[in-house]
Amino acid sequence: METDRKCPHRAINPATRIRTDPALNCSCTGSRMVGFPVAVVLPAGGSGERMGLSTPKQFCDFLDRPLISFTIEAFERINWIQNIVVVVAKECIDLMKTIIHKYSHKRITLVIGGQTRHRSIFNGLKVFTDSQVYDSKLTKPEVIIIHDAVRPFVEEDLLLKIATAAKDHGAAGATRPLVSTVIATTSEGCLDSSLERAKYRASEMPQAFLFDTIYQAYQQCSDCDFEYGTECLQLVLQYCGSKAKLIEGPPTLWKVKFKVFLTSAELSKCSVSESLSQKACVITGVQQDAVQLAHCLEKTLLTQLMVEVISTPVGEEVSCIQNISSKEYRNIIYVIVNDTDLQEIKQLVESIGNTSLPILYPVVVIMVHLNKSESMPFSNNMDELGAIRLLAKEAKQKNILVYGLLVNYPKDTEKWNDAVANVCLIAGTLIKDRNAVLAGQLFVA
Ligand SMILES: Nc1ccn([C@@H]2O[C@H](COP(=O)(O)OP(=O)(O)OP(=O)(O)O)[C@@H](O)[C@H]2O)c(=O)n1
Ligand SMILES: O=C(CO)[C@H](O)[C@H](O)COP(=O)(O)O
Repeated sequence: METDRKCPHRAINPATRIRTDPALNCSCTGSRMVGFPVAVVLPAGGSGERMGLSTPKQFCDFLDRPLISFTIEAFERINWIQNIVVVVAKECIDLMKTIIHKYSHKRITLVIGGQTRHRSIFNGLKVFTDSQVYDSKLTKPEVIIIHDAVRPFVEEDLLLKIATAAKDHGAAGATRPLVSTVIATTSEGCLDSSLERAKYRASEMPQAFLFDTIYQAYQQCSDCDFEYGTECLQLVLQYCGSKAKLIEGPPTLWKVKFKVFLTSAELSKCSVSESLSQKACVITGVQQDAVQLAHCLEKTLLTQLMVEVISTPVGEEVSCIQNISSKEYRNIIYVIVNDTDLQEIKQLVESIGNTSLPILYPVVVIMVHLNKSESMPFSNNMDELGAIRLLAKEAKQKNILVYGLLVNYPKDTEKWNDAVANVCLIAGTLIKDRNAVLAGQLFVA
């Protein structure tokens, strides 16, 4: 694992190229320094009236996980964000604690929300300043990011731009172009004027502020601001004279407001699934036929996704699991020859279940069985088919989807190539679809 030369006790996250040096009280991105401490407040204390559901939208399921867990994950991935303050209504504290525990979220401080969004955000900020109200006061950051808990698709690049702009300008926020024409009406319900659309933008989140600036703004806020205000950038302009820098964000920044947005969020799972399906590893023992099939699969699958073959001699399974876990492989093709004993695959599933891999997203394990014997395996013993089902059922509880894929060894090359192509087609589809209903099924290539 690569380490940071200036900060050798910390590894560089290969995905984000970011390292944090708490001793210097600064955060670094690749070779760039983010020379100031940053934290985030996620207001999640609303009831989601516009959704019309009994469950507040931030706790609604999306991809089998509460929406808020995705938003938290987006910040958790970023090493330079030191604390994640989540503000929730008093009656939801236990639910939130369960979510944090279930999905192993880290660096979270829970704070009780207020009657309005602004009151909740202010409560979240106070955890950095008020040791009387909170048991443990967090170290005050120089820049604080505020992001709605119901906007799960926020990327690190944008957060970095917004945080840096806030440091320079006192405040910064993401915008999007207006999607509709906006008109002003007269009191008689007639057209008064039409907005010149190019001049206006939709204000979105994330936003970031110099901590002291937004804190002072909230201290001066009127009851009317607290009750009806919807714009933090306006507060710092009005009370501190800070003109926020505006940065156009991607279309994925949208917030869940109405039920239909959850459907759109569900649609976005295509893009989540897509990123989960981008790489796979093929595990074999050292048996020649298995290794050969693995390399054929690698060659064919490489046209669709990144593939690595890992040939594991008996006794080296532990390092194999470490390899899978450190490279975050959530698609595993396990090749066996002739053997219908499920012991090894059981062990593999158990070891994966002990890693953090399946906590946030399902892991797909495809057992490819290369049959070189004359008879069909499993044919004399239906119990073995039942054993695959049972194994898959247990694995599903750990968020691991196990499938069986049988390939009979043909005598001639042409048929062999067809069989390999079929294995790749079926494996590729299972990886892409991540269909939990099909877990435990035995496919024949
Ligand atoms: N008292 C409140 C109200 C809102 N929020 C949070 O602020 C974010 C954005 O607000 P909004 O979309 O208005 O959420 P709700 O108030 O829950 O929705 P609605 O306006 O439909 O009631 C949400 O993550 C919401 O949970 C909050 O922390 N405390
Ligand atoms: O994006 C925002 C601008 O600060 C906030 O989410 C604000 O709460 C928007 O409210 P609404 O959902 O009514 O547009």
